[in-house]
Amino acid sequence: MKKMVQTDDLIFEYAKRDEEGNVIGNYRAIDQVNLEVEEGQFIAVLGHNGSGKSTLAKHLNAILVPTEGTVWVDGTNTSDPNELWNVRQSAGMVFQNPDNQIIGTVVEEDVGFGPENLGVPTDEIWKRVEDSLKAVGMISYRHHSPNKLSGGQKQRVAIAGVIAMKPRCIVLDEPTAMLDPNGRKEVLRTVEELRKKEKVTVILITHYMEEVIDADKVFVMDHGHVVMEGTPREIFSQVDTLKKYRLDVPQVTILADELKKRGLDIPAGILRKEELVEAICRLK
Ligand SMILES: Nc1ncnc2c1ncn2[C@@H]1O[C@H](COP(=O)(O)OP(=O)(O)OP(=O)(O)O)[C@@H](O)[C@H]1O
Repeated sequence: MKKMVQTDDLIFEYAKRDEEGNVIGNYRAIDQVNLEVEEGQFIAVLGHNGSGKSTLAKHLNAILVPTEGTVWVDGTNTSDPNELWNVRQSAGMVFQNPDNQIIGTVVEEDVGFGPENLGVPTDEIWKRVEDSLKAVGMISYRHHSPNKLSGGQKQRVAIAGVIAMKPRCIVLDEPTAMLDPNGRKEVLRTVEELRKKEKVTVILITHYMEEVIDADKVFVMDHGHVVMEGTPREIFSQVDTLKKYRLDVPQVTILADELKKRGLDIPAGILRKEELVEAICRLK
């Protein structure tokens, strides 16, 4: 299968500054990270605050370029300044705060900005706006002002704006962090639909473990390193390690783990409460 994203021994250092702004050294936020993401995969990057997730995300559409190592997006080296446009078109970014991403005063106008900047012909822009708003379930709000939308709805409009540019890959950097539980569900459902219908590669950066259950593969970061890598079930079965990396392990996974430690025949890496109920009902 084709590689959509690859990082080879990626290192990134921020300049450390004193109070007057003088550079007094470097801070290594990403240390030797190797990732491989295949076309069409849903990849999740989990990590506690400050573990380096956003710094990594910013490398995927060349907002940052490596201090050392290489990042490839759809076969293009992101450090090549001549390829900036191609990299940004291949990997669309959705950020934490929808208010910083929406610039239009009407929903459909906002979604059209991206393709317009890409020089897409007008008829095609309108088609893309319509298709993208349908894909995120916001078509009935096309003439609304974004100001009046809920956080989850705004974030779906921001996602529509990214899809309208037809990226090969979407990187979502904590897209639910500022949303209430309903907004979080809306956005996650939207991401899931996109993955199924639009067949776009999805990289979801989050610190909520519940959000990674459906991923094909999960990377856990800590202090700039990838410290765990595997399927959600492989990751969720290592409860003590997850706690060590200060992740909030879902209650159902902790409960299943405690029961297993007490000697009950419960499988490792329980992801959902239905699975735990099934496992308990099967006990003799
Ligand atoms: N512009 C910057 N200058 C200097 N240090 C920075 C800068 N941005 C981030 N850092 C530091 O780099 C480290 C990684 O930050 P990053 O934002 O990538 O982590 P994160 O896992 O995304 O955290 P969060 O969940 O809080 O967004 C942190 O220690 C942070 O303080």
